[in-house]
Amino acid sequence: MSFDVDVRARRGDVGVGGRFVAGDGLTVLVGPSGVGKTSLLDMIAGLLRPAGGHVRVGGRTLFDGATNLPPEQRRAGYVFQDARLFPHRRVQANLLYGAPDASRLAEVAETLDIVHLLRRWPRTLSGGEARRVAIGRALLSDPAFLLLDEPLSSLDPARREEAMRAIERVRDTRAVPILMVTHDLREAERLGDRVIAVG
Ligand SMILES: Nc1ncnc2c1ncn2[C@@H]1O[C@H](COP(=O)(O)OP(=O)(O)OP(=O)(O)O)[C@@H](O)[C@H]1O
Repeated sequence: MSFDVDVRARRGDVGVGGRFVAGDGLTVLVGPSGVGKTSLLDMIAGLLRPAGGHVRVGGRTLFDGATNLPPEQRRAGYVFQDARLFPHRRVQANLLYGAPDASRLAEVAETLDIVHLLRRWPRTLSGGEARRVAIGRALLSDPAFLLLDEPLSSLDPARREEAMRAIERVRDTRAVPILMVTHDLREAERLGDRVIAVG
């Protein structure tokens, strides 16, 4: 099983959490705004501590009553809702940040169609380009799994299509399990090997 998750936590006055198991490939979590999808990803990545439950990915326990691995040991490739690129590094340096093997740069840049952007500064990128660079950076960090938080939101239709194709290529060419959050059902059905409702 790629993901075996059962977690809960409090955020302010609301309880958040979720319980699901999912196999290989791309799993989509759908649910309305504010239901706790980002919080769920944060608990899987180790950024938010659950009050209880467990997180197992690829058979490895990341969190349970006895274990609470720090984020760097979980090896999540987390692409946040905003791309969060380093503004003072060019695209290539962003991609190689935390990459153990720089020789994969060309291949990953090709997959995501960002070869022509390598010398650019993040502030000159469109929203869709920045998302693709953020996905590339996550892939190059040699992740055990990918977490994509609404990677297509606020993109215009053309950029959205480019980003969807890039995600499809990653899904179809990499062995890493992917967990992606969206609230767009059409997107979910096109990209997901399975769709799980949260909340
Ligand atoms: N730091 C925080 N302190 C208090 N409440 C928070 C905090 N972060 C999130 N929340 C609340 O927790 C709930 C879940 O937030 P979360 O961002 O996980 O939802 P979401 O499903 O990802 O939403 P969206 O689709 O709008 O991004 C919301 O009600 C939110 O207001």
